[in-house]
Amino acid sequence: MNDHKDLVAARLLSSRDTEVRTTGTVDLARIEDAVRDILVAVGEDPDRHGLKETPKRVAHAYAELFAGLRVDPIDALGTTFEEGHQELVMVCDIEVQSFCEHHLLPFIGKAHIGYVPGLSGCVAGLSKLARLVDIYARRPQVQERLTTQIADCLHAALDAAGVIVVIECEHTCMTMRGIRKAGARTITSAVRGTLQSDPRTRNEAMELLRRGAA
Ligand SMILES: Nc1nc2c(ncn2[C@@H]2O[C@H](COP(=O)(O)OP(=O)(O)OP(=O)(O)O)[C@@H](O)[C@H]2O)c(=O)[nH]1
Ligand SMILES: [Zn+2]
Repeated sequence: MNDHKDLVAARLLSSRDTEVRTTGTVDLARIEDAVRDILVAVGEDPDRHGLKETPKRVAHAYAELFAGLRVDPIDALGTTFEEGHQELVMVCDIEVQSFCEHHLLPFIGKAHIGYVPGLSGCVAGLSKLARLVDIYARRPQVQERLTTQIADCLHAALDAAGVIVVIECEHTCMTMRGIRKAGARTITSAVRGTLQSDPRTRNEAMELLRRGAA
């Protein structure tokens, strides 16, 4: 690990329950076996023509959908610039595609991310914010933790003065099964630093968010 990564990891570890961990490799054969078992258990014939390749396809799909478990989010924010910019930066409507860890069903929606750079004026490449969303989203998740993790990582990696993350998603475990309430949206937020403590900056962020996410 380089010095910057060490520093960010230390800041993150001291923040609330955010993990900076990359784990193992994907055992494709094991997923294939499990998918065959599920097909048998629901009353299907995994050897019929249409399903023969399905366990393999699902294994590869899961490897892709949970790829965030094997990527260190700090690496996503590797490219930063000393711009001397100390005002709010906001990126709205970043697509979110994640999986609820309770049912392994997708939840999909938008993330809106804003931050005020720290004293160094260090800003992140804009695409890196979207990469950060993807890394945390491509794990078994709950929306609250996804929101918190993005906020804490951004706060630590940029040493930002303030951070706001708002995520709005539709959970298919609530729309396709169970209570089946199509259209119900869940909105979560995580606010750190000056965006929490300074009403003026916070109001500015909320106003931009209202306009940007309209
Ligand atoms: N807070 C939160 N809850 C979630 C999220 N994703 C799914 N859930 C909820 O997790 C809960 C799991 O509840 P359980 O009672 O254990 O599971 P269940 O019997 O399948 O629940 P129902 O969905 O009500 O049928 C459900 O209420 C889901 O709506 C999330 O991101 N955040
Ligand atoms: Zn669920």
